[in-house]
Amino acid sequence: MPRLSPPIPTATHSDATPVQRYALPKRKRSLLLSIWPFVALAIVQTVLAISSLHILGAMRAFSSGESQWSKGQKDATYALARYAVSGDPAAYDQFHQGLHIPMSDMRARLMLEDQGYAARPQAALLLLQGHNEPEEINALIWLTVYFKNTDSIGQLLARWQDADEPLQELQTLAGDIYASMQLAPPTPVQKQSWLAQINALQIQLSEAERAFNKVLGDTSRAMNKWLWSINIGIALAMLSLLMGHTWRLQRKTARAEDALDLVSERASTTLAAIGEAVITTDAAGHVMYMNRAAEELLGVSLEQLVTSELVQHMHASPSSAGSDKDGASAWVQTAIADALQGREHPRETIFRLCDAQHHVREVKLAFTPIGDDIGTTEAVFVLHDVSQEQRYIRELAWQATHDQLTGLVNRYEFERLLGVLLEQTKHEDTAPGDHAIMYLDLDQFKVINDTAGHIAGDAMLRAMSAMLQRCLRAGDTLARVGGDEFAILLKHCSFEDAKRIAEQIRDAAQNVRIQWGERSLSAGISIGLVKLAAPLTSVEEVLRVADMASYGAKQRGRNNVYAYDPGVDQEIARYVGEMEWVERIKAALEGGHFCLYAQAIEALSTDADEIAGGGLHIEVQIRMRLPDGNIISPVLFIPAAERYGLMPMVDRWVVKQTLQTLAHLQKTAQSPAISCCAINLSGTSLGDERLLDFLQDQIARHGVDPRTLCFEITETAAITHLPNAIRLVKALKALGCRFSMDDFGAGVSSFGSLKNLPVDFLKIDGAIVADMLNEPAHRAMVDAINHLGHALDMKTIAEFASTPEIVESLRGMGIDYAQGYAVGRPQPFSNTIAAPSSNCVH
Ligand SMILES: Nc1nc2c(ncn2[C@@H]2O[C@H](COP(=O)(O)OP(=O)(O)OP(=O)(O)O)[C@@H](O)[C@H]2O)c(=O)[nH]1
Repeated sequence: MPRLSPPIPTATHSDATPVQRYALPKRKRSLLLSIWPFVALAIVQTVLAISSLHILGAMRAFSSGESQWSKGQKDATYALARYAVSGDPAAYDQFHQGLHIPMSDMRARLMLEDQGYAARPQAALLLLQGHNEPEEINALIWLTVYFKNTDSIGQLLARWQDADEPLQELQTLAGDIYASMQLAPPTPVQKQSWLAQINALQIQLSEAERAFNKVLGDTSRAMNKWLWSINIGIALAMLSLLMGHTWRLQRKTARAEDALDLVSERASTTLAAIGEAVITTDAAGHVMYMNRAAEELLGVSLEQLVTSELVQHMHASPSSAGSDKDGASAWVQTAIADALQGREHPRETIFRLCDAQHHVREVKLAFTPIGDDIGTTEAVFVLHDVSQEQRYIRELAWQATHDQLTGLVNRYEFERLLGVLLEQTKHEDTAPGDHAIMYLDLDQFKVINDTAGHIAGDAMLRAMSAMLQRCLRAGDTLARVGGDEFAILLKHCSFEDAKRIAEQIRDAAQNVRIQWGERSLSAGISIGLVKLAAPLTSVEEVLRVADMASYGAKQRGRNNVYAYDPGVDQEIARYVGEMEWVERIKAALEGGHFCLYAQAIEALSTDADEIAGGGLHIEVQIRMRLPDGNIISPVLFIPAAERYGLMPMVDRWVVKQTLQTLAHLQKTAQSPAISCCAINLSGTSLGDERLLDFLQDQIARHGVDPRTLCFEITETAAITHLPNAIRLVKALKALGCRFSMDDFGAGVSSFGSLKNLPVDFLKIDGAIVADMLNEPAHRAMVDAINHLGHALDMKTIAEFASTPEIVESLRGMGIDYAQGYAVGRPQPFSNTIAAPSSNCVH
């Protein structure tokens, strides 16, 4: 069966553009251009026909006038002959009555010849007396006046004039006979003479009449012939014009048909080739045409579908989002109905189409009514398979709102959801504190990354997110909001329940282990829990406080839950205040508001004193000087500096300032000499590969004896940045610098790392030392670290030696050095060593 051609779309009334509307007069003009020759010919023909009728009428008037003229003249001649024989006065009257007809005609003609059309009224009266038909008189006058100079009418009038003289002679003769009759009765001879004269005049008049009739006949025939020729000529012209026009029209039509066929074929080929499914229906929604793509999409052929209702084949999938089972069918039905009634209708929709074989695809359905001024006559439906695009859109939408690694909601989406909740809380009658938010940060996650690699780190993040999901209630939102940071939104959850969930999570985190080669990796989790209550109203505030709460959990020794109720808790304010510290640190670095303090480290044995170099052994510490002159402890701002990445800058300032001061001291040989000056290097600085270059450059630049320098690094920082730390330690030790392992015993205490880091001093963490006299376990730890250090050929330093008892106890245990209030409080660097200038830079 041949494929049905698609209907050629026609512009609807509503769709007619101004350009299309403007085209209408053009069409009219072209119509006029093509028919004007016909119109002109028709006008000529009409004028000709009217003139012909007029001329023919006038000729007929001449003919019938001539017959009246002839009758009158003959009556007059016979009446005069009778009078001449009988002398009967009645015959004489009849003569006059008869003669009056041709004489009236003659007088009328003479007037018209003389005066032209101006003599029309009198001439008409005379012609009426000449017994001419009243309705033919005008034609007679018209022809006489306007055509007298033409050949045929000129001849006709000339023959008429020929009769003028015999007529006048007849009248004169009649007068003579009458006069003679009055005098004496005529003799037979006289009568014979009169009759002979009358007869002769009659012959002349008959001659003139015959000649007139001949000319009239000739003229009529010539006129007829001429009119025939003209009419036939015009008819022929019209015929040839018509033929030419019809031929042109046929050619034009043929060309248009060819073009139409071409367009139609192109349209069919295009429609068959394009990916979009195109279906045309009549105004009632019955299928008229559909292309191959439409057949494939609906799973039926055109033959099966043609003339059936399209709505019967547009099945929306029941799972279609936002559409009921017959959503698409209803849409099509409504679209057609609306179009028919001239109502506006949304011309596009996306739905899940279920084809005849129950394959479901997402399609975009567009609709265009086709119609004329009266209304819609057809409708074109275009279906485009947008499954792939929709999938991409969904994927993109998912990617925009989710974290790739864990599949959890990302920070952006979490913030949005939190914003929505906060907004709802403002408007709804939700009791404050009905919701809570948790901020979770894995502990020492960097260590996993650095020691087992990022892939292991990723596996840990996934394992943690799976654990978190298991711990949550339905409806809670879990998000990964940063590298090793998660957030949970607990809706409609009392703070007590939230605390319970947080504790469960913390416990469960301890059981999360991933096997990585030989190693079993685990990580603790620090949880900040915040009750969503006044004055926390904005997303930024809530997240900042939650972040701080998790920081608070870290400060409590990690693997902790820090629950913050804004109405009750005050401590978090300290963490929130850290942000302010960041600004102050930056300002201090730029404005020179930092200064150096130094705390003495005392050798507890002469042996140790010698090792330290015999001079002063100090640790340089940084302080901040506030505008009001108050000196701020580093405890307050170092955590903020560490957390917000400012430590490398702070460390460099300390190094530079210390070396500058030491250089000055060494040059001026002020006493007491500093034999060992400890400078702290933070974890972030240790991770900075350019730090070594900086230190070497500064030592060289200031000409400080490297043997007087001791760099303090923490165990955690060293382990986190182990390769860099080993490189740094080895390079600087080669120069003569020494190293201390700071806060030993507080962190991960991976004793194995000590073997790789050949430090000179082990600084026992102050927290263990501070209560060692009351805590036997701590004392044992101090003892153990001391033995470990000595076993590794290191000297030990105990921090927080706050009382003389502790110092004595440390001395008794064989600790090499003590540092703390009992030994000496931190002093401005200048006071300690009587430096020439203050170490505070203003
Ligand atoms: N494997 C892995 N690591 C990541 C990813 N994103 C960030 N990180 C790392 O996660 C670590 C986060 O470290 P921090 O939270 O700053 O520090 P931490 O070691 O967890 O220490 P604390 O938080 O102070 O307990 C950094 O080393 C990042 O490089 C990731 O997608 N995969």
